[in-house]
Amino acid sequence: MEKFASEAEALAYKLAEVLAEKSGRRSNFFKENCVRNTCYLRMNRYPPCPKPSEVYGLMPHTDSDFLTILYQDQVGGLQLIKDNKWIAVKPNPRALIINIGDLFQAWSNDMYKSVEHRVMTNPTVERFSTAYFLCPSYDAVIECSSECPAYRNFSFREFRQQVQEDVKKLGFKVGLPRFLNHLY
Ligand SMILES: O=C(O)CCC(=O)C(=O)O
Ligand SMILES: [Fe+2]
Repeated sequence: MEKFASEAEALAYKLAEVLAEKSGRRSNFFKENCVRNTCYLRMNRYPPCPKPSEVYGLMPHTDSDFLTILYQDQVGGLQLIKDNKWIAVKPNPRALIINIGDLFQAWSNDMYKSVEHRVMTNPTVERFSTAYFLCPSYDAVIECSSECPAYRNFSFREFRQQVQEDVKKLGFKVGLPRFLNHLY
């Protein structure tokens, strides 16, 4: 698991740098602003569920980070939204899944999209996945790249607090729309 974490970490930085360069941003931003104590690894276990059409393994959501590196086993169940339809992400033992998170979407001024995804349950088989989340320090400021920024500047701390507050008060994450420029 430690090996997975350190390789996922190195890959996440590399990918973030390449994506930053493609969007015309400074690629060393991640090295300067991401820290080990906010990045994390999540091991997900989805027990078999007798009512798969009624119970999600994981509710539809976007990830609250820069970038996620995900490994899923052979069971399947991960789906993402494309053109308003849920598409299954076919398991491939030789591939990792890379998800853009909310912070990268804001930082790239919507050039990259934090895709909504969910996990369906399986009636008979247990499923496992492991995800590495690349996150900045709580004080890091997420600043839109454009002269016409879609989002106001916000710190990772502020973003997390807003997400937690929304989940507590409303029962769901509002996420990036809270930080849209025209709303404040
Ligand atoms: O289990 C999966 O395939 C997805 C996990 C996930 O989306 C997450 O941990 O945020
Ligand atoms: Fe996720």
